[in-house]
Amino acid sequence: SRHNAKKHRYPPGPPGLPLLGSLLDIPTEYSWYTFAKWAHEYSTWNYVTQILNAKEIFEERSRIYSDRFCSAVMESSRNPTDTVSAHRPPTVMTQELVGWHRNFGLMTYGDVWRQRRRLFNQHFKPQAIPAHHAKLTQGARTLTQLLLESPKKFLKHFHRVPGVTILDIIYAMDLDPQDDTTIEDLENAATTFADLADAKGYLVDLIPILKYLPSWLPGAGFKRQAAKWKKLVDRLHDEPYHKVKSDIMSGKPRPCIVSALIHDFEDKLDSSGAEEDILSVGATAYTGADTTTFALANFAFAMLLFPEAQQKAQEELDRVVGRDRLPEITDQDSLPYTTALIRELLRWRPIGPASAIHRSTADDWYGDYFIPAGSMVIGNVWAILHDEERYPDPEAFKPERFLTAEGTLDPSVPDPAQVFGFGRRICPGRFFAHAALFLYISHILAAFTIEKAVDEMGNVVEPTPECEARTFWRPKPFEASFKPRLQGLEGLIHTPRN
Ligand code: HEM
Repeated sequence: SRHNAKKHRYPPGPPGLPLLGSLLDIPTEYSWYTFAKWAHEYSTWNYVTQILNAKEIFEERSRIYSDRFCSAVMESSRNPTDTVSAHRPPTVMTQELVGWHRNFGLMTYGDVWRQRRRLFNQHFKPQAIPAHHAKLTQGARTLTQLLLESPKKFLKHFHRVPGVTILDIIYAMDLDPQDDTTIEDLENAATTFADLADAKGYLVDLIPILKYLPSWLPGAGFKRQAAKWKKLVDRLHDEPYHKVKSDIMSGKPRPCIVSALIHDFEDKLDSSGAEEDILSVGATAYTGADTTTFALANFAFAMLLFPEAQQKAQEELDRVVGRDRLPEITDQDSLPYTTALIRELLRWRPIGPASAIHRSTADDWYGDYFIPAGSMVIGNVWAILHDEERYPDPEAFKPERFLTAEGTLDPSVPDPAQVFGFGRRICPGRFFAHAALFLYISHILAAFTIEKAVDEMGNVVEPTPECEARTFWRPKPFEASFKPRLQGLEGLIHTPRN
């Protein structure tokens, strides 16, 4: 209603309804397939929108397209450049009621976000990553040990080990991945993030006044649920931080990212929200890293479907690393096939196929089309990474597509970088994620062959192609067998490293 439709020509799309527009046309599952279909049906948005515009819109016009689709109430007052806060679609449930407004990944584009992202980058920029190699390698060894001991619980290990590893890096928490009591609350808190993103939506997001309903009223179940989750989310933010702080106060600081940040602020810790900034950076890093878990599940699933790719990677690992030690980060440059396999994994099953939604903060024009401030702008990662022209036969899993005939990485084939999002909001954990995925996946490939499970009757259990398909692309729970392939594996896991 703010804009005269005749004067402003909107980009073409489904006809929609008065007031609601195309809201009801957006599917809750596999939305990226529908967006790609629309791109073809409304042909001006075709290929150009998916490939070129992503760069032009999110990077070249990043000043306008870097906001998040999030609550007006929490942050707008701290973002003077935002001209449309009043029209911000609220995510009351996630942000206000459950407390995820503290996560800077969901925050309004502005000074507070900028400060937190800057603090995060100090510890996750490319030059900072070697400082994390030792703990990541230890994590990969622990994962190998757990897969050897209890292979049937592989999905749990894929969740637990990256989580324990990053908690150690952020807070110097020395957790036993087998001890459920110490980490379950933190994991459950992080899981509410993915669950809320995958949820079909809450009425309170459409009618914010419902947040004032008393919790005991019938129909206010969302408030009881939110209160339970909020406790977990607040604990995730507060407890590990205060433990690090009290260790510092008692003269026993342990090296980790949060203690380094506290040290940087010294006596200014209580001023200008510095403490809340550090709390946010710590907890956001932990939840961001949950995506590694989904990538590992997609990897095991791919190995069941494409055993020839697994075999080629194992041949390369045997040739380069040998069979009498486990891989190290320094092996990476000599393992182009394994590197290509990880690229193909991220391309074939991008973890966030419709990426995270950006929101525009000023009116803009794209050619003749008007994009009003406050628009939801979705980069269809799936469509980009499954584009036939860039990646022929896109549903096939072919690490070779990233290699030259001589077997080296082919610089002319585009890296599937869009899996990490776009512009100023691009994933700042991507350099860490690359190192982590290389170490976890090269260890698993070197130590085990992943095969389809066999049931008690001797029948092969076929993996179901179903996946959780709302926000994240992660397979539904499935079975697989992990067969050790190196002699004396246990000894290799515990061999001291130089
Ligand atoms: C394979 C692993 C990963 C994938 C595919 C991934 C993907 C993404 C995507 C798509 C976004 C949204 C980008 C956008 O809005 O355009 C994002 C944001 C973010 N990721 Fe990652 N991520 C991964 C791993 C990690 C790790 C390991 C960390 C932490 C160490 C991390 C921390 C973050 C943070 C803090 C943000 C919010 C950035 C902001 O809003 O400014 N991610 N990630």
